[in-house]
Amino acid sequence: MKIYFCGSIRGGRQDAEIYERLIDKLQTYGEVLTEHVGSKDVEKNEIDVSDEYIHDRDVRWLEESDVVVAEVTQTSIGVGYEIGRAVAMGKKILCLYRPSPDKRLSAMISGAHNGTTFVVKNYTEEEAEQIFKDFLT
Ligand SMILES: O=c1[nH]c(=O)n([C@H]2C[C@H](O)[C@@H](COP(=O)(O)O)O2)cc1CO
Repeated sequence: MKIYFCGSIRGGRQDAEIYERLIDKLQTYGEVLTEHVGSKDVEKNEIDVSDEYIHDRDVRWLEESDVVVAEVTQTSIGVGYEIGRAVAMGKKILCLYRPSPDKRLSAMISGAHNGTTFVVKNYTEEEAEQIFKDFLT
């Protein structure tokens, strides 16, 4: 299974360690195409490539993916864009959100939940393993 993981980069890296741990868990189900999203060096590593390269590579990976998993707690316009493109491609999408009063989830994500192809879950990290099992198997 090819998994496209979305997480904030230029939107803010405060949850980067959580992304890394989620990616580790996802790798037990298949190949995570966007492993770099969990790397603490991502901005250093992506500095040598153009924004156009990043965009085109990521849209190609999105097309290739079987499933999209997005950590949506930290608002990121890039993650929102990826989710929108994934919906248009008919991908199965899981959005994970850690409820917090100062990080309100956009209605354009929470309101898209349909329980099957677009699933939005409030979660704590301890619950992630079971959520992945339910969604990916
Ligand atoms: O350097 C990058 N590499 C990259 O793969 N992305 C993609 C993957 C992430 O899921 C998403 C993050 O978007 P943003 O940078 O707007 O927070 O965009 C985004 C950037 C920087 O915008």
